[in-house]
Amino acid sequence: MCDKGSMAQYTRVSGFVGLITLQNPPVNALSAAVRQGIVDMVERALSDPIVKSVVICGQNGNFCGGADIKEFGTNMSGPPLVPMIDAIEAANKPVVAAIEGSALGGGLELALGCHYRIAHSKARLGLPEVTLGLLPAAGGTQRLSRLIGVPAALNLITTGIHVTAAQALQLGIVDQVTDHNAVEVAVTFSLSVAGQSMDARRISTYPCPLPSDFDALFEGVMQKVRQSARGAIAPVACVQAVRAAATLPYTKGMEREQELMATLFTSGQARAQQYCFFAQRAVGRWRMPSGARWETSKPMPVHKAAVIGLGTMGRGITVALAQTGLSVVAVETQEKQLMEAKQAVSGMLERGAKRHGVAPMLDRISYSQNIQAVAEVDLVIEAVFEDMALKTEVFQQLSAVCKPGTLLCTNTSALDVDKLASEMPNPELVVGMHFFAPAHVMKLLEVVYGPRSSPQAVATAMQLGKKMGKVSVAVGNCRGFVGNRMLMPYLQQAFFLLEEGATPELVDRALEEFGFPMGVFRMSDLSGLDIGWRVRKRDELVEPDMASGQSARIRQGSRYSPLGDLLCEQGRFGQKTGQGWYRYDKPGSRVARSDPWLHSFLVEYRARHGLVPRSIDHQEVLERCLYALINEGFRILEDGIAAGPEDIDVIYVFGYGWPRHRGGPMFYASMVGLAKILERLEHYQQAHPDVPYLQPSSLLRRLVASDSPPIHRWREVIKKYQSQL
Ligand SMILES: CCCCCCC[C@H](O)CC(=O)SCCNC(=O)CCNC(=O)[C@H](O)C(C)(C)COP(=O)([O-])OP(=O)([O-])OC[C@H]1O[C@@H](n2cnc3c(N)ncnc32)[C@H](O)[C@@H]1OP(=O)([O-])[O-]
Repeated sequence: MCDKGSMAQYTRVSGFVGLITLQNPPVNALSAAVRQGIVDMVERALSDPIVKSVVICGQNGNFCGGADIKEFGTNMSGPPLVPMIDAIEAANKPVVAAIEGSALGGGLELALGCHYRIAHSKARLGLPEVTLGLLPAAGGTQRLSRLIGVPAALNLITTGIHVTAAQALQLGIVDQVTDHNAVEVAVTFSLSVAGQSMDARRISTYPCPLPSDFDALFEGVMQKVRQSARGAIAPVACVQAVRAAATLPYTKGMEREQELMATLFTSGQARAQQYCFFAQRAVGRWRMPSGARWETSKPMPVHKAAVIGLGTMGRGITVALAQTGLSVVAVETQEKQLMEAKQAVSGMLERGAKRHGVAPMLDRISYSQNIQAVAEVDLVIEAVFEDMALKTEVFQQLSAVCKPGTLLCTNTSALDVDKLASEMPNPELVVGMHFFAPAHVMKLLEVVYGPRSSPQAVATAMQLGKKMGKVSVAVGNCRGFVGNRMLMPYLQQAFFLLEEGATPELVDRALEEFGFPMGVFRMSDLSGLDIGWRVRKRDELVEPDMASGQSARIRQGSRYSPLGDLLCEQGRFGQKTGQGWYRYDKPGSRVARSDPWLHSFLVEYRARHGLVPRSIDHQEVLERCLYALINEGFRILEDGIAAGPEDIDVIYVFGYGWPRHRGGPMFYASMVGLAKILERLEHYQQAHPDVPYLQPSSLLRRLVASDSPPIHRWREVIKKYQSQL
């Protein structure tokens, strides 16, 4: 007996069990049709006198990925989730959830409405709504708190973490974990409880276990959540909803849950976070200006990889590669550095393994001082010092040593990948892999292709990035690629603001209130002021013998601030020297304190250059720093360096601390309004005509002239713009 018309299939199995299978590939999201299917099939099972119990499962070994996020932006129709789940819970026959794959969000809420939950040992469960700017509003906050207690529910709901089946069993979310077919186990189990009263199995009727230090607990959690949320409203609403579960009867708690959800649902933050969800997936469908794309480019198999150079980056990359299970050859020519690296890599692998409860993969790595050791690998990631001559030399050695067809990747944050490729006999096998420090932790990877890189090389690097758990974005080759190129105008504006009267504290506060984990100056102290200094010296921007007056602040015809250079000349490199834009108790310490020396230095500097300080507010800081950065993002789109705004946004959210609830710089621009961004850039450009970065990009002008289309339609305008160039 079977009904295939709806998006929930009904079968009678083992004679007496109604089996309802959700069918909506790939994750069986609860679309309107699936919800309708569930409502109909549950009714059918409950009214069939032969059926003694019901099992709900998902097609293709995947229970349910939650509400259909694609429906959120539309006029939602179909039966709502809450009464559907309430009806399941109220059923007078046992309903058992058979959880394989994932039970997330509305999927877990559906399972919590069932009387029993049986999970396969590989299943993952969670309420990740908070990452979408929402809360679990199909009873999740009310039922989970009653089932597992307030502290554990708060942890799951405010972070959105996924737990394993074993953890779910320990927490009391599931009743049984099995290594066998969870559906078969659930069917047998459901028959064993058929005929019993389900009164004691309805979670909504449970009292919510109250911790003794109730007020202190909520106060502490709220404080922590507000701090880490950096302005995101969903985590705060999640705490409020759990509090309602603890203090109100179920129906009142549900009303509160709905109320809080209504506010979140219509907020710009939820839109931004859902945009990020889809953007993160969209960047995997990469394309190159040549027309090569992900569907038609087959990656090469990679079984063995090598890392050359075991400095900080090389070590992190080695760890990330070993964790994927690949064999790794790690090469470092300096003996002392090699010894230190071995120890550091083992430590990182052991700590990571402990955290995830897995084996540390130490035996995946072989170390060598000799580059000949890479002869048999399929792919090499070179991570030597950021110097073109050195990298070219290493690449030449590699092309002599490696077997034909080995992919050669360079880990660089700014060097010209195409220039490096052009020196090689097989430039099509060269791509850039811009990792972010620490490379085994940071989620972002820029995969940089040049005009000569083969689509297969790009596909291989992209796939390897994915295996390493990275969000990989394919970008074109240019100075700084996408992320660092956009950082240049941002940093420049921050320096100019200091010259004009701001302090590092004021600029950082404005940016941190916006949602960055760290303002530009604290960040610069952390990463080291000497890095930018070295680059500026290489670019011949640093002039040691500094005169006073305006001419001292012009380089190559444009306004330039030597402030960073002057600090470096004093040996102030940031945290590592104990002084930078702030002072620190000792070198290496992390607490930034205001530095009276820096303030007097700024006063003296402005006086020497005839700059009259003026009062600068947060609004100006945000507009100058962020709009200049966004403007460069438009230039990057114009140049075809990023394929679309999603690529830029993903880079900024995953690599540069851009607050996810603001969706990334290009999404933010679309929210602020492109006409407003253009108007403010024009305004600042008039005030600072010697700053080319403030000159609005032609694409921005074009988009505004085309009535500022929504972000998902920018590509059409970009395509038209590029075809007319
Ligand atoms: C007032 C209104 C009241 C409403 C009440 C609702 C209450 C409820 O609490 C809200 C929710 O459940 S919120 C939801 C809470 N749930 C979550 O937050 C879970 C979100 N999902 C995930 O975390 C991951 O997808 C999985 C871990 C499920 C699978 O990972 P994986 O194996 O690496 O696969 P992958 O590459 O990630 O995805 C494959 C494809 O599926 C797509 N898609 C996925 N989920 C979708 C969804 N729910 N929907 C639609 N589509 C979804 C995804 O876009 C991709 O499409 P593409 O076109 O091929 O690019």
